Amino acid sequence: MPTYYESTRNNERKISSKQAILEGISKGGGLYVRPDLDQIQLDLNTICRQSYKENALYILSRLLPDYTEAELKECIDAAYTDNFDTPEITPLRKVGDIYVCELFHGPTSAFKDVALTLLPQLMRVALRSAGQKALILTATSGDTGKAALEGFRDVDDIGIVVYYPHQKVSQIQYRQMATQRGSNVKVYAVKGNFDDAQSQVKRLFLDPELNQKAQAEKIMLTSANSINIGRLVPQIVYYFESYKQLVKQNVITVGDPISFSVPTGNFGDVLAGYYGYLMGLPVKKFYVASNANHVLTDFLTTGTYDRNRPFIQTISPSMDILISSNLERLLYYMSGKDNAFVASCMEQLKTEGKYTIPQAMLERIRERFDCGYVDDEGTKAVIREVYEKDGVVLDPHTAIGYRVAEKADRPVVSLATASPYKFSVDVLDAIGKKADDQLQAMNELHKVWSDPVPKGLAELPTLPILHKDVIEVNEMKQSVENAMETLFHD
Ligand SMILES: N[C@@H](CCOP(=O)(O)O)C(=O)O
Repeated sequence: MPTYYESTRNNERKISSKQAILEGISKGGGLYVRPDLDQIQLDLNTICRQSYKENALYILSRLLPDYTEAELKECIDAAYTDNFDTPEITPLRKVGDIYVCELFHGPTSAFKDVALTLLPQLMRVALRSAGQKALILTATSGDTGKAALEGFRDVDDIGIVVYYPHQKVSQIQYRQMATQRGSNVKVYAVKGNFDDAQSQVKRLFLDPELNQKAQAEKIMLTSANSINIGRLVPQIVYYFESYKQLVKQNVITVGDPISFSVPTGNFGDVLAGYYGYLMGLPVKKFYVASNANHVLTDFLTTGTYDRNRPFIQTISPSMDILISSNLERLLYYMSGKDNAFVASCMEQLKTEGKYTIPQAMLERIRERFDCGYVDDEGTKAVIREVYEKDGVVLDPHTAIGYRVAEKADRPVVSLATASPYKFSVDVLDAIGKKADDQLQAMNELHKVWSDPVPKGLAELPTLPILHKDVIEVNEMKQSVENAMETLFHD
């Protein structure tokens, strides 16, 4: 078996990319990484000549080399031929002097679609080789859940269970998940916040009893969160695509550095950009943009990651996160692939809720990463300003990235992670208009914003609620057992 991936916390076991995607997380709790990432160098001239799908193939074939070219082509075609409402997949829009990369043109109107239209295909092909079934457990703070449900819906031999924090997602995000159709899907509201759900899902992956039951049924328990390397790899593509589009628009010439501002909670999106940088993308700085839960801003400023603080519910709920899972992968690369160091930080995070990295490592990180955060009032102010000045409507997450991008050298690309229609009430409020009901608010917003309401959102008011279960964190294990029994049988 080819061996490309190891755990961030232990380098004794090396596995193929198909196996890493099927497992999602390592048995010791670490995340899968490629130690030789910086030795894979991509040719920018080739990137700038190729289409989105060709670039996806170029990048995926280097990072997932045990997939054949034919397998990858089949996966990429299935993901990107009909699912996006623009041939560019992730177009750039100039707003003021900042280039906004729109990542919300997929089926569920969030950036997660870029990876979650492709991961189910990659998983299907890997399962075919392994002769197994898979049960996907996904924790969501709002966007990942719907994108994963839509991507994995009715895929043969795969079941999916999604856990979202009860009453802590936007009304539209809730409705997107609660109305989900499909014979292999299950959705639960969990009493707690996203971190409670994500931590419990991680524990369940390591639960011996659950794994024994799963093995007996030839089911692999795996993840559609960005802890799964199969989620991150497709996201690298749009960083190169943004670069290509800036070259095409004569904003830069090949080789010039650019910066990116990325609104993030789980650190997956910005890490995908950093992977691109390690593979040869000229990036001056990544700006890590946070909301009032600014655990990442504090870490990047002080070197101490400390989740011991109040969890704040904001108008950018997808970023309401205090445990940023993918930071673990950055620590792995920034520590010189020191598995023991990463394992010790993660142990301290588990037991004390915090850890501190050495000053020298912080300085290395700060050479490539800057940061900033914006609270709810500040977020609304950006939405209002950009609307009044440029006539463009941003969603709250994108607005946070935009504000942080303002401090970057130009050219800077700011990632637009969701359609403003997903957060219509707060967006309308920001631009001085009122609507109490999110569904009605979409139509109100369309009166002032020319971009059409995405089809998947427009139909929400007419769809029946199919998933009503609200459970405690300690009932999640039982829900997985139920899913193993019900989702794979007629
Ligand atoms: N922001 C996410 C939280 C899960 O993060 P992911 O990186 O694992 O997708 C969401 O919207 O659910």
